[in-house]
Amino acid sequence: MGQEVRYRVRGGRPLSGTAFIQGAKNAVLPMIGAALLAAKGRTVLRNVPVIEDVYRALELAEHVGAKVAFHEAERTVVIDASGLNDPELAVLPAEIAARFRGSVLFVPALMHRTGRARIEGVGGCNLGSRNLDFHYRGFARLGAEVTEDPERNHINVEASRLRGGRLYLDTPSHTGTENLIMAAVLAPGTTVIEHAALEPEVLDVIAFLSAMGAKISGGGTGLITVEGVEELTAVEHTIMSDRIDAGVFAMTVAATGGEVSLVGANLDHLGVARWKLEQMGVGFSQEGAVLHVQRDPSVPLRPINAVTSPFPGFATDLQSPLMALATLAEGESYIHEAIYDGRFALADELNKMGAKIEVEGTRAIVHGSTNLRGAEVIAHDLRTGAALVLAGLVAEGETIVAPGYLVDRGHAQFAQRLATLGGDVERVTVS
Ligand SMILES: CC(=O)N[C@H]1[C@@H](OP(=O)(O)OP(=O)(O)OC[C@H]2O[C@@H](n3ccc(=O)[nH]c3=O)[C@H](O)[C@@H]2O)O[C@H](CO)[C@@H](O)[C@@H]1O
Ligand SMILES: C=C(OP(=O)(O)O)C(=O)O
Repeated sequence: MGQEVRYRVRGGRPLSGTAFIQGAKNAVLPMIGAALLAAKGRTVLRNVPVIEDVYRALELAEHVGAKVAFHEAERTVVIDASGLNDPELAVLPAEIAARFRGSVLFVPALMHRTGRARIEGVGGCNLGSRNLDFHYRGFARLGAEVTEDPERNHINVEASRLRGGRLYLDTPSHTGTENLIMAAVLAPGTTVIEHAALEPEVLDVIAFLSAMGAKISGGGTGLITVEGVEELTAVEHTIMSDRIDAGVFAMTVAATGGEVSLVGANLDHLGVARWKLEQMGVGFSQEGAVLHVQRDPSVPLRPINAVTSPFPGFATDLQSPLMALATLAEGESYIHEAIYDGRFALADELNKMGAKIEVEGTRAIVHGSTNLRGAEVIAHDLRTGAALVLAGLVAEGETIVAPGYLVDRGHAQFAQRLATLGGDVERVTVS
């Protein structure tokens, strides 16, 4: 039997001090995919989070023919994609690709560099239905031939002649927008993408591609225009900070009470989450690159209503920690998960800890406040895992959260950073 990572948490200590917010998972993954578009030179990515999804993305980059080096201490990745030109290697194998969502972001580089791609699996958090039809339909509108091999459950993409086209997204898909931009940057002619995503990570990816020589306008407006160029150059880029990591830390301080400085966090990137936390009783102040978060533990948290929606709406990735926090608020909180149809697996786990959460479809009512008690709970996905660690930090007794791999997919040195703030959290490996 293999080894399993678990988080062991004991509650009761307020948090204080300084924590560093990592580089953004959802920006670095598309950038690793985008780095493969450069046929010459070495791309240097800085402020790279040391998370499992990055390891998987780098394994995938090597698998398709790039040379990569991850200098973890420097949080720097160097990618040389000059050797990526063998169509036989243009395969996203299930054993790597099915372990994270960002694998789909490799398809544009494979199309441009080798003329084809075979997708044997795409993973990511299990949150209900997560389609990729906008990606595949968009590639097809740009001239690719996309076929399904239902027997093997593979998607084959042949793309010898991509060209600009007019595209529309039914909902402003985050990776969908990034993927269609990456498919368009080297396609001759003009591509227009309507109803594009506005997330800060999408804008960081556009900044990175623009530095590489891409011609992209309209980022952040919902209507993006791309003029295809002939080649892109390898450049150096510093990844923006991770707003979800910052939100999880802010909510954890809100839960335990205390005062914490989050280095690198940007209040503007929290969107509506900032206003919701303020309504609950959390104080924020931004001082340059440092975000101060404080909550007076002697004042009860107020309940909250939240509906998830694309940026600048309440981020779905912060919905789980918000649910955990709402169990501590005095009164009834209402949460509507409007992005995913299966993102409430956390409710049962919190109920094991003494919470009172009722779920009906994509709506949940959290009855607070409850005194949480430690339990063995399941991290069904990345943010469920982080939310259960948050709950464990206020619960009486010991909480064990597993599998820890899912937390490690997206939060770097999570236990160490919380421990630095005074939290009693350990990451343990058991066989
Ligand atoms: C690696 C990465 O960046 N992951 C983030 C990205 O995921 P991801 O990019 O996969 O999420 P999307 O924005 O695409 O998904 C939003 C919704 O649109 C639907 N949809 C999407 C694409 C498609 O082709 N067809 C379709 O129907 C999905 O099923 C989902 O219900 O944005 C999500 C929403 O902010 C976040 O939770 C994820 O952390
Ligand atoms: C849903 C998430 O990630 P992914 O899209 O990578 O599964 C997340 O980051 O919470």
